[in-house]
Amino acid sequence: MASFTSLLTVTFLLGIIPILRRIRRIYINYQLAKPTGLHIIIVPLDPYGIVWQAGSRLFTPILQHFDWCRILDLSWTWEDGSIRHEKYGDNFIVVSPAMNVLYTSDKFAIEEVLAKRKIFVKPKLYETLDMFGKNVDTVNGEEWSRHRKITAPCFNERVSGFVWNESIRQSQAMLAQWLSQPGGRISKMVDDTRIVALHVLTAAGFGVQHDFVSGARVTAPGHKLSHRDTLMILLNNIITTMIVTPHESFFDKTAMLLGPRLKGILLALKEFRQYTNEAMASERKLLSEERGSLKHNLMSTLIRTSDQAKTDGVQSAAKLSDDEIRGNIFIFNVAGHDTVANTLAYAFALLAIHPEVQTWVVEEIDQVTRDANTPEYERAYPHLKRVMAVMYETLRMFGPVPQIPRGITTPNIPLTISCPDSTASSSSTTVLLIPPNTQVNLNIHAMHTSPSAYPSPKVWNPKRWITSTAPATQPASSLSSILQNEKLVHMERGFAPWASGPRVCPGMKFAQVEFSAALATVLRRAWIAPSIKGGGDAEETAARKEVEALLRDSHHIGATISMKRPEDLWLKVTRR
Ligand code: HEM
Repeated sequence: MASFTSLLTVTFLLGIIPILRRIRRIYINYQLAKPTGLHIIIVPLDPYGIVWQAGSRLFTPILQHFDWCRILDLSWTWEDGSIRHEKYGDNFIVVSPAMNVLYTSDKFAIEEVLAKRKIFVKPKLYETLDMFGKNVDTVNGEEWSRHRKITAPCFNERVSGFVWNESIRQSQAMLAQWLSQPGGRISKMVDDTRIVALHVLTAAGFGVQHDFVSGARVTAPGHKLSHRDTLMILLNNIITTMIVTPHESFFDKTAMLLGPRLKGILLALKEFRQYTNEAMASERKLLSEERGSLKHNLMSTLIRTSDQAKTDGVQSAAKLSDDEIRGNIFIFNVAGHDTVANTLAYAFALLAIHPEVQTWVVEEIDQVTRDANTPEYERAYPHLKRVMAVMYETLRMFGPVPQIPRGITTPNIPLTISCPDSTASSSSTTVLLIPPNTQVNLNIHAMHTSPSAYPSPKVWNPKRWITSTAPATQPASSLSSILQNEKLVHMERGFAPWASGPRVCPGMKFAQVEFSAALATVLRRAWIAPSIKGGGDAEETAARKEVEALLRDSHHIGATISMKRPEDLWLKVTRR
């Protein structure tokens, strides 16, 4: 009996130790990556408070209590509330026992790191996202070139058209539900944008269309969960899923000891594999019957491109294995879900508390969509420039990917960084040799809120993204000519919510089309105002303050920036 107990103990320890190691590694990486906590001390101020505490009284005590973390060359300056390093501007090196971390929000350094994908590589942490197979997001070098080449055609114009139509369909249903609430008061806006994003992904990703309200709950024959619920469980629990997956068989064996959440994740892992296998089989059947060309979703394009390469006898460099196809389909879902959903949710809330911006953007939406019941992608989308300005400005301040980590392939790589007072015209730079075992963290959020690049960076002002091409001497006379002369500002550097360089987000257009369709669909028919629980008409000022506070109370947990208390966000939606 005693030996049986020791055997059990040893087996348990053998299973648990790697899991604990993994949890520790993820925790350390999370600590190093998040913009709140210890490392915020090196991040310039955030206008809406995501890293606001960087400048607070917390700064000194935190530094003193973490003696395992040494900050090199401490000489800070304060500038409009932001912390800057006298010598290196926005660049700092933090040394910890786990690894060195170089943080930078310098736009030149960020551009250089993102341009040199072979030197600055995705760190190992990304491999935890290989749960269904390697994919374009997690691999490096030649392997990445192969994945990128095969996945790129997934994001073609036909898919964009499909994303547009499905986003309109979903948003119309979402709006109908909002308008049917008593007094138009809604408190589940954030959940609803997540449903829209998920349904657009399942439709554009797999060709599986769901109804906003009911279709989601349909469980396919032979399954225990609906396709939507399967994805919802995995995406809502992405960090736990990343920890559990490598030890799936161990957890399967100990399933009776697990709580409902872990059991749900294990089931969802199996269901996702089964759903993806079925979708792949059905797609291949259609292809063999030569009916595949009728479909234009990510899955069909991926299979077609990959299988075509196999039948053409192209060298192995141009093919993906079935595991890799599954891995890529999964990563599209991870990368394309909360990113778009949160951007939309922040935009709706920001528009509610900025009625003047809402009026400005509605002017354009009304003009562009006035002749069509359901606006067509090709005719409407390119003209929604103010809508895109709302997206850019929301991403600038609440971009879902506030930091991009990179590893280095060899020590002493030179990185050119600009000095604090340098501008695009004066190139005062320093070359930093990156020490071994250093992770480079590109602080995109800090770059987006730098006062040198963005005047009044704390102000949410979509109008900063629009210029007019009309000659100053001949001001436009009508709204339609004003709109025609408007163009989106293009920033060469200093704005990278989708990253930049060769690994720029391939889903950028997908996200832009979805965002534009959803925002235009809602604002075409409705007006959004801030609200508070319980309502009442004297609510406007209090409600605005409440919504502002909720937006400020955002955090970077899980995959993206999100509101800490989304359930407390109340809006009032009325038909216009
Ligand atoms: C507002 C929405 C989005 C934002 C802000 C965003 C942002 C980003 C960023 C910053 C990266 C680079 C990450 C890194 O290099 O570490 C990235 C990569 C990626 N994104 Fe997006 N993304 C969005 C939407 C989407 C959508 C809708 C999809 C797909 C349907 C998608 C798929 C991907 C993939 C596959 C990669 C990896 C590309 C590679 O490494 O070659 N993203 N995204």
